[in-house]
Amino acid sequence: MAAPVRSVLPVVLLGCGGVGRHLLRHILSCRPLHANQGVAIRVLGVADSSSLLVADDLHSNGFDDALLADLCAAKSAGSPLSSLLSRGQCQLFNNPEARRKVIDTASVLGKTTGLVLVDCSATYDTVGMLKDAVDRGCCVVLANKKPLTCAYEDFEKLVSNFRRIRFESTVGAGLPVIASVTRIIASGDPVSRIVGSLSGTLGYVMSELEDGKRFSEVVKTAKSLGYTEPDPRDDLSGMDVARKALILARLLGQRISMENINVESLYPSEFGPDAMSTKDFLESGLVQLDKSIEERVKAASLKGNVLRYVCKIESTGCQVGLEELPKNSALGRCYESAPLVIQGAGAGNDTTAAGVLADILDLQDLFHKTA
Ligand SMILES: NC(=O)C1=CN([C@@H]2O[C@H](COP(=O)(O)OP(=O)(O)OC[C@H]3O[C@@H](n4cnc5c(N)ncnc54)[C@H](OP(=O)(O)O)[C@@H]3O)[C@@H](O)[C@H]2O)C=CC1
Ligand SMILES: N[C@@H](CC=O)C(=O)O
Repeated sequence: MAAPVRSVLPVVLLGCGGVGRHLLRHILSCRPLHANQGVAIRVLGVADSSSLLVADDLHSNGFDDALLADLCAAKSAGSPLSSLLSRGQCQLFNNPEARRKVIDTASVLGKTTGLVLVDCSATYDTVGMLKDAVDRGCCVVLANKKPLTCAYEDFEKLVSNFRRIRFESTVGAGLPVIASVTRIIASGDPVSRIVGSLSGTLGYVMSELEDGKRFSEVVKTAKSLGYTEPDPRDDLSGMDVARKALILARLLGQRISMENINVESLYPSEFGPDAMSTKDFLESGLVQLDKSIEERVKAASLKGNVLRYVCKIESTGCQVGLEELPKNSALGRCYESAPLVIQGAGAGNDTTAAGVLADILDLQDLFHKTA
């Protein structure tokens, strides 16, 4: 028998791509588990790049599970959110009204039931909505790294009520990286240095290259597995790792910005987003990088080494780039006698969505059952 409902968490989701849809599916499949724990997640709204589908009555149970399942199927098939309108129980707002509706929803629920605004988009555009939600006393959960890596003042605002924000999935997807660092900081232990291979994509790519596979093929496979950013150049340029480095550095108290991070890109600027589309890069640009990457892998291998894309955060500075490392050296073991080592799947829609779901549930004590 299900436990009495103790906490109800109303959720509005920004972004229903790979991660967002996995989150919705996890919410559905975990219903019995959550019911046993006395927790209920109510999805009141889902937004994509052009619109917001929101429940008619914000104090209702939100979308029913059948509608959520259909929403995932519709977005997977490339249909717009408007295709769900015929189901009733919801309204559609297109941008810019959609953004205003998110903020109105935060205003209403911030004063009543509370709200968790979950950002599974991959854009800077959400930062205004997130800050407004924080101002209205709402909780925020992020898989999207961009809001935490723009202006320092935005970061400061978002983390101003640290009990009401979770962003575990921004670094290491479902792995407990942020939680571990936060706990160490809270216990007064100084963190002198963080060293890691923080890109799931580049970890996968570098391992596959060791087996003699072609760079261009491996990057495309990483994309199809859901490891890469929507534009894989975000990973290959080192920018996605740099964002993780910036989040960790800011967490350690460094008041720094992206310009303070040394970033090594794996492709030259003529292959960048200003020069060609993602499609052209994947179809014709990527293959032109195969030879130079193969030479770097071979040069490392002749010395018994492998390539790893390494992120280093120290009080003296942050850098991210390719390094040659001994094949049998676990990152970290090289640097200290007994470092904290966190190892596992650091990317993938499934594990990221699981991390986001765990973050939402971690907020449950801030929410109580409503009548
Ligand atoms: N995959 C992984 O392993 C990990 C991913 N992440 C992060 O998760 C996030 C999502 O990644 P992923 O799901 O792969 O990305 P996708 O590109 O698959 O999905 C992005 C979603 O965001 C929507 N969107 C775009 N702009 C807005 C906006 N202004 N407001 C609301 N929604 C918007 C898109 O709309 P539309 O459908 O209309 O295009 C789409 O639904 C990224 O920030 C990524 O860095 C973090 C850790 C690991
Ligand atoms: N593209 C990222 C996804 C997680 O942040 C990665 O490869 O690590």
